[in-house]
Amino acid sequence: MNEGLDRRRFANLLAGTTIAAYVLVALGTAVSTTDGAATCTTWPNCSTDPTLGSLSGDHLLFWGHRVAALVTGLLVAASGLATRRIDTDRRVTSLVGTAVVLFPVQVVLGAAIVVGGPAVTNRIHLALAMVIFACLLVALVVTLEDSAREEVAGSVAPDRSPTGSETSTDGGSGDGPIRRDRPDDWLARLRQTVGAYLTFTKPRLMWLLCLVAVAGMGLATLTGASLDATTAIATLAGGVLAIGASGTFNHVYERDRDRRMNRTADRPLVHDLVPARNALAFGVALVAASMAVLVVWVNVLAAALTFAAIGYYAVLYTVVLKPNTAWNTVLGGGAGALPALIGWAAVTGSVGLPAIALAGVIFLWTPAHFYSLAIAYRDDYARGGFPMYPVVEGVLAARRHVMFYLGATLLATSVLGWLAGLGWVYATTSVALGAVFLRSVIRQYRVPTDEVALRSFFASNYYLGAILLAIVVETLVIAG
Ligand code: HEM
Ligand SMILES: CC(C)=CCC/C(C)=C/CC/C(C)=C/COP(=O)(O)OP(=O)(O)O
Repeated sequence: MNEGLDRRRFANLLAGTTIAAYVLVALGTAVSTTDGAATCTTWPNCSTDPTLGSLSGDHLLFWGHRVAALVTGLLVAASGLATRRIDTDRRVTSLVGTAVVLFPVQVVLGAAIVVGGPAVTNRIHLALAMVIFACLLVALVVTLEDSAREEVAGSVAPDRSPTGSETSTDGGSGDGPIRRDRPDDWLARLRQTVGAYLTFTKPRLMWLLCLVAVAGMGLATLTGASLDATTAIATLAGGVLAIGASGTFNHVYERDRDRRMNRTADRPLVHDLVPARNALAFGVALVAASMAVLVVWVNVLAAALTFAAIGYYAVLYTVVLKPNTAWNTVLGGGAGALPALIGWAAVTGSVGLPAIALAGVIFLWTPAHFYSLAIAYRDDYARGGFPMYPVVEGVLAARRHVMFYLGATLLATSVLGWLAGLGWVYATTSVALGAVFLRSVIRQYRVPTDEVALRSFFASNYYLGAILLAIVVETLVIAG
C-alpha cells in the first residue's frame, strides 16, 4: 500500500473524528442545559424512553448526543488503531492515544450523570470532552501540515494571491491621492459624493456587528430584564452611527496605504472624491450623533462602551496595532467584541457574565475570520506595508492559527450556550454551522488556493451570523 495514500486516508479519518468530537461537545453541552437529560435515567438501556409521539427537541438532543458518542467513540478507536498501523508523527500518536484513553472515562462519567451522579460530574464530563476535542484538533493540524509539506515538496507551484502580485500595479507611485475624473452632470456628482460617504461607514460589516448587539440584548432578557422597542432601535441606531464613524476614521488614516493595495485602491479618499478634512468632520459628526442617541434613549454605560469601541477600532487598532504588529488582529478583536457588552448594557445598565462570554466568542472568532482573508490577500497587505500574520509568519503558520482559533471559538460557543442555558435551536445551529466552518478550514490544507481560503472567510461570517441569529431566536422569540 502506498505510504502517502495511507497518510492521506489517516488525515481524512482524523478530520472526521475531530468534527465528530466537536459535534459531541456541542450536543453534550446542550443536553446538560436542557431537559434532555430527564429523557433517560437508566444506563445503558433507557427504561424511561418516551414514545415517539412525545419526542421533543430536548429528547432529540439527548438521543443525538448518544448516537454522536457512539460514532465518535468508534472513530477515536479507529484513529488510535491507525496510528499503530502507519508511521505517524510522535506527537500525533500521543495526542490520539490520549483521546483513546480519555474516551472510556467519558463514557463512565456520562453514565454517572444519567443515573444521577453528583452535579460536579457534569462539569468534569464537559471539560474532558473539550480536552479530547483539543487533542484531536492539534493532532489533525500536525498531520495536515505534514502531508501538506510532503505534497508541496518538489511539486506544486506557489498559490497566487487574487491580487495577482506578479502582474499588478501598485496603484501609482506618488504620495498624493489619484484623482478620478468627476462626472460633469451634477446629479451624477452628487450620487458619487453620497456613495463616497456611504463607503466610509463600511456598511458591509454592519449587519453582523448589529447582530452581535441584538444577541447581547437577547441574552440580557434571560435575566428577567425587559427589552422595549425604543431601547432596541436606539441601540442599533447608535451602533450603526458609531461603526460608521470608526470606519470613516479608518478610511482617513489609511488613505495612503489604501492606494498601494489592489483591494482598497478604489476607496473614495484614494481618488480624492471628498477632501480628507470633510471626511474627518463627517466622522466627528457621526460620533456626536451616536453619543446623543445613546445617552438620550439608552443609557450612559452603553454610550461609554460605544465610545470605547470607536476609540478601540479607530485609534488602538488602526493607528497603533495594525501598522506595527502581527498581533494586530488578535488584539484588535476586542473592538468587535464590545457590541456584545453594549447590547447587554443597553438592557440592564450593567455588564454580565453571558455578555462577557459572547464577547469572548467574538474575540476568539476574529482571527479565524480574518486570517483566511489575509492569507488570500497577503501580497496586497505586504504591498500596503501591513505586518499581517500571514505576511510575517507565512501561510502555513497562519492556517495553523485559523485552526486553533476556530477550535477555541467552537468551544467558547459551547461554554456560552452552557452559561446562558441556551437550547436546541442554538445547539443544532452551532453543530451544523460549526462543522461546516471546521470542514472549510480543513479543506484549505487539501486545496491550498486563495479561492478556498476566501470561502473559509465567508464561512466564518455565516457561522457567526447563524449562531447570533439562533441566540436571538432562543432569547427573544422562544423565551420572549
Ligand atoms: C480585527 C478585527 C477584524 C478585522 C481585521 C477584519 C477584517 C475584515 C476585512 C479586511 C474585511 C473585508 C472588507 C472589504 O473588503 O470590504 C472584512 C469583512 C467583513 N467583516 Fe471583518 N474584520 C474584523 C472583525 C470583524 C468583526 C468583529 C465582525 C462582526 C462581528 C466582522 C464582520 C465582517 C463582515 C460581515 C464582513 C463583510 C463580508 C462580506 O463582504 O460579505 N469583522 N473584515
Ligand atoms: C460599536 C463599534 C463602534 C464597533 C466598532 C468595531 C468594528 C468596526 C469592528 C470591525 C473591525 C473591522 C471590520 C476591521 C476591518 O479591518 P480593517 O479596518 O483592517 O480592514 P480594511 O483593510 O478593509 O481597512
